[in-house]
Amino acid sequence: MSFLNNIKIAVIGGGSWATALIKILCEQNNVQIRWWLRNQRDIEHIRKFHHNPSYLSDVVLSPKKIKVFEKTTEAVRGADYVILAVPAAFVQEALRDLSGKHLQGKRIVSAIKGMVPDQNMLITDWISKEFGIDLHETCVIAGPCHAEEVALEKQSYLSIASTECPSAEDFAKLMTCRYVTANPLDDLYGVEYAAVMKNIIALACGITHGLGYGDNFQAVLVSNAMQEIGNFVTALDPRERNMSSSAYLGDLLVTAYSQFSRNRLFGNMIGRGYSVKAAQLEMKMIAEGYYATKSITEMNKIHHVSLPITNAVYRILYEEQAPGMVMDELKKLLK
Ligand SMILES: NC(=O)c1ccc[n+]([C@@H]2O[C@H](COP(=O)([O-])OP(=O)(O)OC[C@H]3O[C@@H](n4cnc5c(N)ncnc54)[C@H](O)[C@@H]3O)[C@@H](O)[C@H]2O)c1
Ligand SMILES: O=P(O)(O)OC[C@H](O)CO
Repeated sequence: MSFLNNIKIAVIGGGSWATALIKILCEQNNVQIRWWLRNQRDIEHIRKFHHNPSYLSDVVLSPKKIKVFEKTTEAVRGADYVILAVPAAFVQEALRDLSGKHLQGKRIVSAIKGMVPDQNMLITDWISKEFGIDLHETCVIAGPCHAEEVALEKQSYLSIASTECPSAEDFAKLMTCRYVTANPLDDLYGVEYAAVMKNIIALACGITHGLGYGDNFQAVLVSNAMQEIGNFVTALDPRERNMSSSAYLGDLLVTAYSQFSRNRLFGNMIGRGYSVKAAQLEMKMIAEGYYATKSITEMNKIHHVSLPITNAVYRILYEEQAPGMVMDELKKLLK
């Protein structure tokens, strides 16, 4: 396909998702990856041994297609696309050396399922405001997809969401390969908010599992969660959308049930009695839901949507209320 020729893609982030996305992109011919990582030791290791020593270390990183950079300003130079793949809590820090002039004319792709903390903004909105990028020039990578399964080349699906389908279509082609099917859709806000909220629900699933609740309870929790997510998304961006499609329901299901879910694991530790600090110290990976719980709770002070599951998780994580007692109250609200 001619549009794929010599596409330059900057990837910002050195974690498991950035590594998995690079693996997918490297399946294309004539794609050049310009990869920024924060950790100097990882940069040197990748240059020398073509593996990321810290995340998905089995994945082979083709030196013919990948150049690794210490500076974001270098990584984004000449790029057609810039993919953001750091946890939301670090996006401001990661992009601090960049200004509008570095990003103008490029398509900005958020692979982040989180919001900018303190500002409670979606990543695409923040990019648009901070760097003067038209929202139409942004898109998000969503859908039920864990980096670990991409590394194993297990069949996976991605949703590439933008304000209008055509701008997601080209990028979806770049993200499609033997083991990944990427589908475009035109619901930037709906998909981005749903991806943020499913992380909170995964925390709730983990907490209740840690407390000893079973599969019967979790099925009801997830069903109620779908309504909670749907109501919130509709309040913020009312329009018709098929919430049972994989960009929404699929993403919720994988994070709620998968052994690879970071948020579920984090919640599970809380349910088993870890403090928030202890759980964060024990996990090498980031559970976005921790930050999302605060952002969505603060936003909802204006929108007043009924969010019983989010409220329960907030009380446990931010008000240090006993998980057992909070979930005892929540269970009476579920149907
Ligand atoms: N891992 C997945 O399967 C997956 C799938 C879809 C979306 N995502 C999203 O991708 C984003 C990145 O998640 P991940 O899973 O790659 O994270 P991760 O937990 O695997 O990696 C953590 C990343 O955070 C960076 N980091 C840690 N402390 C930092 C700091 N102080 N400043 C700057 N960077 C710092 C690390 O260098 C590393 O790049 C998240 O928004 C996540 O929701 C992940
Ligand atoms: O399931 P988690 O908590 O690891 O989140 C990762 C992705 O969002 C899954 O699509």
